[in-house]
Amino acid sequence: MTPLLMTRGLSRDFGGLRAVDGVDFTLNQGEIRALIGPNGAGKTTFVSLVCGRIAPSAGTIAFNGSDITRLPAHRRVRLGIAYTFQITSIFANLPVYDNVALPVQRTLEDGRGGGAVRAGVMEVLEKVGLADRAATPAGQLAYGHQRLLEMAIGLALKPRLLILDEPTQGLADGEIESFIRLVREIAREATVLIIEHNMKVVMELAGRVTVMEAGKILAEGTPAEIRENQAVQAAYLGTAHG
Ligand SMILES: Nc1ncnc2c1ncn2[C@@H]1O[C@H](COP(=O)(O)OP(=O)(O)OP(=O)(O)O)[C@@H](O)[C@H]1O
Repeated sequence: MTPLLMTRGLSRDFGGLRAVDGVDFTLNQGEIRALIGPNGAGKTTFVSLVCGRIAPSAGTIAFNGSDITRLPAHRRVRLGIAYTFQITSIFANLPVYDNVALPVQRTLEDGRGGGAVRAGVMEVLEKVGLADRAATPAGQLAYGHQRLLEMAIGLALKPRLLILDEPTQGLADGEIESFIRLVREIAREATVLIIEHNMKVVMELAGRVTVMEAGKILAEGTPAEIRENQAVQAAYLGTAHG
């Protein structure tokens, strides 16, 4: 089976700092994979390379067997790579509906009318549980609901790979439970790569876990294997962990 995502020797320098250092990473279709590691390990830089927000200093990225290393971000979105936008990119003055309608329109072929947009928007809002707030200005949503809107915007792109960067940060315990259910449902249709600091979420959700430290992959395995891994424990003890 061709992996959905494969990186070889992927690296990124910032001045003298090699933030991502020769990463060979493979993600298969249908997985929920957690990416963990101490602060500054290179997790956000790694996923930014995958979605094309930044360019690599060395190495290659293949998506579903095609080399995408030099493709601009918007072309990767069209291939099905979605990276959840930070809340700062939500249009606070626009209703929830409009925030989702923009990405839905991008996935529809030209000339498809408002009916298709409306159906696409409402399908996504129902999935994340925001359908009854479609008319609410996004900026008036509670924090947890804004995080759900962020997920909705990602889902509206109908991704094959959904990349979530610390999605549960700032959520209350009850909201985290519904988030876990939502990701499981999403994973029936899309592969999920999730950067997550909350170990409970990692243990419940991920099929496999990849651990990064100082730009490299330190370990990979099932949640249980990773929990028992001595090198992983040492990495977390040695660095402040947020
Ligand atoms: N645009 C940038 N310019 C300079 N250095 C950067 C830049 N982005 C990241 N870095 C550095 O690269 C290293 C990796 O950062 P990155 O944000 O990828 O780590 P992370 O694992 O996502 O950390 P966290 O868990 O704190 O979000 C850090 O030392 C960081 O300071």
